[in-house]
Amino acid sequence: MSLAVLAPAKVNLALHVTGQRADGYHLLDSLVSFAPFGDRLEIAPAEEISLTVAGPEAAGVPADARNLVWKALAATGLGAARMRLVKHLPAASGIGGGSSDATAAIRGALALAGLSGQLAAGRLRAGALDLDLAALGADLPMCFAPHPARATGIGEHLAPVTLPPLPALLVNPRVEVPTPTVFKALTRKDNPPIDPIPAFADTRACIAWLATQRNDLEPPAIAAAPVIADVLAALEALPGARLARMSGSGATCFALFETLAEAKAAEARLAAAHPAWWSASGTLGNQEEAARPQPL
Ligand SMILES: C[C@@](CO)(OP(=O)(O)O)[C@H](O)COP(=O)(O)OP(=O)(O)OC[C@H]1O[C@@H](n2ccc(N)nc2=O)[C@H](O)[C@@H]1O
Ligand SMILES: Nc1ncnc2c1ncn2[C@@H]1O[C@H](COP(=O)(O)OP(=O)(O)O)[C@@H](O)[C@H]1O
Repeated sequence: MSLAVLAPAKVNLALHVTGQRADGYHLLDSLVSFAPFGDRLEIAPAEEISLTVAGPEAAGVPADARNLVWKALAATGLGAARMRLVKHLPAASGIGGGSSDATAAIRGALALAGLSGQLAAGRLRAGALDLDLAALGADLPMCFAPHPARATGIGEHLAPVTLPPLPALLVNPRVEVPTPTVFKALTRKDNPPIDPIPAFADTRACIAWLATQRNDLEPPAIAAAPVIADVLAALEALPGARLARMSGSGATCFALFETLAEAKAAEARLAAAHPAWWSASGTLGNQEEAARPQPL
């Protein structure tokens, strides 16, 4: 049996850095949601692990044991598989491409084994499997079940959140920003947490509240890659854009709109003005159904 698994893009709607652990990892308070688009992983049982990488964003992505899908599958101990990864999301770009791919491999491996996993405090349990997902990557727990959530700790503590539909345009200026570089350049590590999350009447109210929250990694990311400031300015200038922010450690930024039609029109305008930049639009929200493994 072969399965196809969507690995949706992750968006940090807010990302506050609130402290640092003794091992150097930073404590976060982040509100995340997921896009209806992303990478696609095909997976089928095999005698040994193999991987091919294809798609418009495949350049530079390793097709061997360095790839997070390979590492994640091996870590599950659920057996070997033949995998084909179709990359649509730019690598090292703050939208969790590699992390989302890794969890797609794990969802696929679980489905092939006829298991369903339970996630708690960053650990995935399924049958005899007990795997520390957060140790594989801080973003893996949130990507395993891709629904809107508040993430604390280094990302391993997750609380589901109800959000209205959030039409979004994601833009990447094609500059890779390594996550460790951005965390190292952060000057203040004890910033205030996210405010208590209210119940939102509608999309407009949610965006207005998000505008009062922050991404604390924006200043150090802009210092490493000044073009990020240009992306934020270009997004803010688009008709209908209510808010522009960076996701994760960058360089991908997003704008939020009240309607998907506005986000799509903005994407066409931005792509015409900046043909070299990567962009994608869609409504952020719960992608758990879309991310479920499907027979090929
Ligand atoms: C910043 C975030 C926000 O969601 O997103 P991305 O920019 O990666 O999308 C994540 O915390 C990234 O998670 P992930 O990309 O899985 O990070 P990991 O592989 O675990 O760690 C890479 C490196 O980033 C730093 N790191 C990561 C997470 C964290 N909470 N504190 C850190 O200091 C460490 O230097 C670590 O060695
Ligand atoms: N499946 C994968 N997709 C993208 N990058 C990967 C993958 N596996 C390993 N990598 C490596 O991980 C690094 C960071 O990738 P990624 O997880 O996309 O970062 P971020 O979470 O910051 O967007 C890249 O430099 C890339 O070489």
